Amino acid sequence: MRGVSIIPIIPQTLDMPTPFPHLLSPSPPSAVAPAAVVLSQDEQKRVAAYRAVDFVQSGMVLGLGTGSTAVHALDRIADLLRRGVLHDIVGIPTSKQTESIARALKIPLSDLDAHPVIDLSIDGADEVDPFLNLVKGRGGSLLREKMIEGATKKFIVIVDESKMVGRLGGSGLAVPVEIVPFGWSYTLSKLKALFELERGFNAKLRTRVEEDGKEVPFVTDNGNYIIDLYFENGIERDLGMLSDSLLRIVGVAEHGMFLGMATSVIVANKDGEITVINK
Ligand SMILES: O=C[C@H](O)[C@H](O)[C@H](O)COP(=O)(O)O
Repeated sequence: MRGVSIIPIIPQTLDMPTPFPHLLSPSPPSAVAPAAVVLSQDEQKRVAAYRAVDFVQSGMVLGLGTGSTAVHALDRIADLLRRGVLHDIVGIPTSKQTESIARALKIPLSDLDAHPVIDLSIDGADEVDPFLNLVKGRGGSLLREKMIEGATKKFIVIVDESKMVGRLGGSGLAVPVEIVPFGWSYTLSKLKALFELERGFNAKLRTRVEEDGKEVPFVTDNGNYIIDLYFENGIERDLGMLSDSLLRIVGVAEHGMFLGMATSVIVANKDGEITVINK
């Protein structure tokens, strides 16, 4: 792996109150080997998130990520603020959802206009490749995330081990592209044309089903739509060139490939082991 360093951390070395104290307890003397602890996916997310919050210092401006992993970081930051371990934190939320969770947790908030330079951002990801490139936006927040995390001095990505892929798109799940609603099917046809020679490629407008059963387009916090791209074998082209081609399509607001943006990725696995991969 070029350009990244990997630091595995076993749970016993964490100098923080662990979310799973049973991982740290010395084994009682016994002839019977203790049953191995297997963390659920959500527990892995929490372990990674708590480790990332170790990097937060009082006085920092923080980019607050979106999703089921980032929410554990919000909980932890709020807890440390409540206990006075951290103070003078300003959070910049990457979505309306994160804004409302952080508000409920009493994390002081501001925005990118007031804080164009962010000390540290902590966020989850949908996929991480061996070069720390990411796919983000399956929750629909890619544009605000990319703006805020692009304005950050240090961007820590927190994931459970299921998010690690050999190449972006390799999970077979969506690589999102945010587009303006005007002429969306025209933009969809342009996106399809970009990949027309790609075997196993598909692109679809993201929809959601309303309470009355009606299917409507999914609308982002920015009032935009999302086209989800699917690659049977992952993205086999040069990612930088693909990024340029996507952004050249009029109607595309942003795509969910975060290339070269992460400074560190913290991965937790089902055994509670944490690996920190630095750029
Ligand atoms: O739009 C959503 C964001 O990019 C999330 O960071 C990403 O989808 C990962 O979410 P989760 O932690 O829920 O898997």
